[in-house]
Amino acid sequence: MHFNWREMKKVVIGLSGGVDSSVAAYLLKEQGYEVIGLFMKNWHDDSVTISEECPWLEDSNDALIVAEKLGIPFQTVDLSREYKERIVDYMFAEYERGRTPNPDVLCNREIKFDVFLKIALQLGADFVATGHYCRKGILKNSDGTETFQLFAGKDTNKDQSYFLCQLSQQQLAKTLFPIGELTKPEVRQIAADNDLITADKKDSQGLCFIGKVRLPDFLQQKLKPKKGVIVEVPSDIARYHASAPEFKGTSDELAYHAQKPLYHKEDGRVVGEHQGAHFYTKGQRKGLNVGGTKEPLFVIDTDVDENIIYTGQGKAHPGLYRRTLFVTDDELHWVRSDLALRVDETMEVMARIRYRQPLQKATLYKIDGGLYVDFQEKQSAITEGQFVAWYLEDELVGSGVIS
Ligand SMILES: Nc1ncnc2c1ncn2[C@@H]1O[C@H](COP(=O)(O)OP(=O)(O)OP(=O)(O)O)[C@@H](O)[C@H]1O
Repeated sequence: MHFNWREMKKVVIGLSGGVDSSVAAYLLKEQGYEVIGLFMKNWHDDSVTISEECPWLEDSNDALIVAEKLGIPFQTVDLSREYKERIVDYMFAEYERGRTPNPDVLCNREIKFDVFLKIALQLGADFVATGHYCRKGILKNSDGTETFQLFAGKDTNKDQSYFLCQLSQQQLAKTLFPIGELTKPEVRQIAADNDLITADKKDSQGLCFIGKVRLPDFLQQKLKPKKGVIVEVPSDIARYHASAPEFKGTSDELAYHAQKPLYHKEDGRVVGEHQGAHFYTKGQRKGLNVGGTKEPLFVIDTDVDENIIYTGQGKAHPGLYRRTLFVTDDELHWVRSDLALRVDETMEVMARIRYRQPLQKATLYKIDGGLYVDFQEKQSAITEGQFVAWYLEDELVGSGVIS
């Protein structure tokens, strides 16, 4: 193959020291791009006390070895300050409010496809690339402009489009996903065939910053323990609260959904004590330490103002299930800005409320102030602070924070 160096496009690839980005870098080189590997360090050694458990040193070393093997330049950037400001502080603030944030989605929007992207552009790059399992499409518009699309990865088992659900048209315009058409076994095979040392490396945990650290340990560094009670709510009371009025998109309904708290202490009986409602998440079973119930207890709601955890017995407890959720306008995002609904418009979509959840049939209703997602089937543990993402077939078109 011969390439005219003048036409060679420059790509900065986020090299994490894992197999996916190693193979992405290899493929870009094969395709004739000028490739630069960039490893970002997200932790400052003294910014949090858990850093010795973060394997960043080993990972950056693996990234370096891969870059050398591929014969591409390699650099490390320290983004720990930005990471602390934009992700870690936000995490604590959200937990403090009783919400459960998703650091992976945020890390993509705020770090990889923002700070990192800007550094790449300063290095003269035309694109940034990552080893995410997803695909990018380009629609040519009649006025000569382009609309960018985000598709699920071909390997449905590994599809990571959900983590990219907050990307904008501007970010997508500058992005490449070289492994989106491949399956994980194919990626590992390519790595092995090319003697990349990451070929057999274990997949990372998903939580991009926590590494091997347990979430409760992380939270306890900043959030103060605060004793409160655990209340068990009987099924019939939860059933009453959890059954929203039939959906018509009216303001009455909005008021119904906005009511907080959903439960009161008198709705059930006190069955135990906890060390802070902000450490708990809807749907959580572990860490309640309440014995003596016939079936295990699950968190059905938390009230951080009153510091009360509401629970119900068993996975089928009606307090765990709801059909609709709401996203406020300021936390509503359309990857396909050209498809954004206007007030009173609706859209039939497939949606998910967590990574790897099979896509569910749902209808979007745009009202003044926000958007309802009304699922055909009741959903388990719809959790405030998490992201809902919606798709048209395998194209992710929008997302929002569950409020
Ligand atoms: N520390 C990092 N430095 C640079 N890029 C990174 C870093 N961490 C992740 N990335 C980029 O984001 C992509 C997705 O990250 P994620 O943590 O989900 O890893 P992954 O799917 O296990 O991929 P990999 O096998 O490449 O680690 C990576 O493929 C890589 O391109």
